[in-house]
Amino acid sequence: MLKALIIGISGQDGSYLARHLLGLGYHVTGSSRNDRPFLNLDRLGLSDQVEMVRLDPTDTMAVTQLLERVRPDEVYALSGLTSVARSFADPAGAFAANAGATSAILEALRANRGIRCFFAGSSECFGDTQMPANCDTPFYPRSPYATAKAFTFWQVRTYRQAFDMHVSTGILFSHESPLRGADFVTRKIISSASRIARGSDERLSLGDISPIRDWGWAPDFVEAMHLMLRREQAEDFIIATGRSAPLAYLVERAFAVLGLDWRDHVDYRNDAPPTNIVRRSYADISATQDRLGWTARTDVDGVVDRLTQCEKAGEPG
Ligand SMILES: Nc1nc2c(ncn2[C@@H]2O[C@H](COP(=O)(O)OP(=O)(O)O[C@H]3O[C@H](CO)[C@@H](O)[C@H](O)[C@@H]3O)[C@@H](O)[C@H]2O)c(=O)[nH]1
Repeated sequence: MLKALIIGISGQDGSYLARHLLGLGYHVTGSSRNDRPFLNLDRLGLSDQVEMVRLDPTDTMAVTQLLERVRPDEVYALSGLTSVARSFADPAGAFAANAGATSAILEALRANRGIRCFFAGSSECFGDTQMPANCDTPFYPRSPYATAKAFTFWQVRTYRQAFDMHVSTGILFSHESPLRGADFVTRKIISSASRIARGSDERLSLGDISPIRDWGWAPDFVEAMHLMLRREQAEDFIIATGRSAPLAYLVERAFAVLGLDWRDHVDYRNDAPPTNIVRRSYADISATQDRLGWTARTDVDGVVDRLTQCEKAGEPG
């Protein structure tokens, strides 16, 4: 039986990845850095199928000891601070949780050779894309979060080349689900539109709805993470749908599928966009399709439809 260790199992991606790997017959150990209950795993009905441990992923010694005890075949490094907005509020914390954890995990892996590891990268590293971005597109990070993720990407490449380790980064574009935190924009929009459809007279206040993102479905994306570790050669890949759309499109569709006209319920203004956000994010998925053999099944339309259905049915995705 193959063994996987998911560092940061309590988040959206960790929980769906645990479900995917358990379905493939893996033994799954998952870590979290705090004592908070594993609510997402509970929602997926998986809490009693996963061995849970507490771990500070920035502590090299603690990670090393956990690897020695669990002896996983595969490690998925998914912990960290994942909100761009929150990284502006706590830049040092964002660097420690993302770059610090990457450094510690890579060092622990260097002392435990033969274990493959996936690291979660971010499309935010590219900044505004002029052309659809691939893994050779230069980075232009625009937030403390993106800067920390840029460090992660290059540190993983450095270890792969210097020490011949099977470590790689999936550069993840936006990926959504009902397990997303309530402060992420898709959850804000779908939750509000659903309440309005049920009779609430609230207004949804959004500000600038012109930024363009490639919106995917998190349960699809975790399958790509797993495929990356099953390859003989470690390589970085873009994980995205290949279709980008403005936030305005997502808003319009979210209200339309509920039979509402978004213009009756949403306050926005595109004339004073914040200077610190990435405006255009496009992905080049050709290498992912050709060499990884993975294509997203759900694009922005499916994301909105599925989020709306899950919200209505109270399902976890
Ligand atoms: N108008 C408006 N836009 C918003 C709001 N909140 C967020 N946005 C915009 O909506 C987009 C997505 O924002 P979030 O859902 O907050 O996600 P994020 O923290 O920016 O980044 C997510 O995606 C990245 C990949 O693009 C991931 O790397 C990151 O971890 C995270 O999952 C961004 O363009 C952001 O500026 C809001 O209240 N109003």
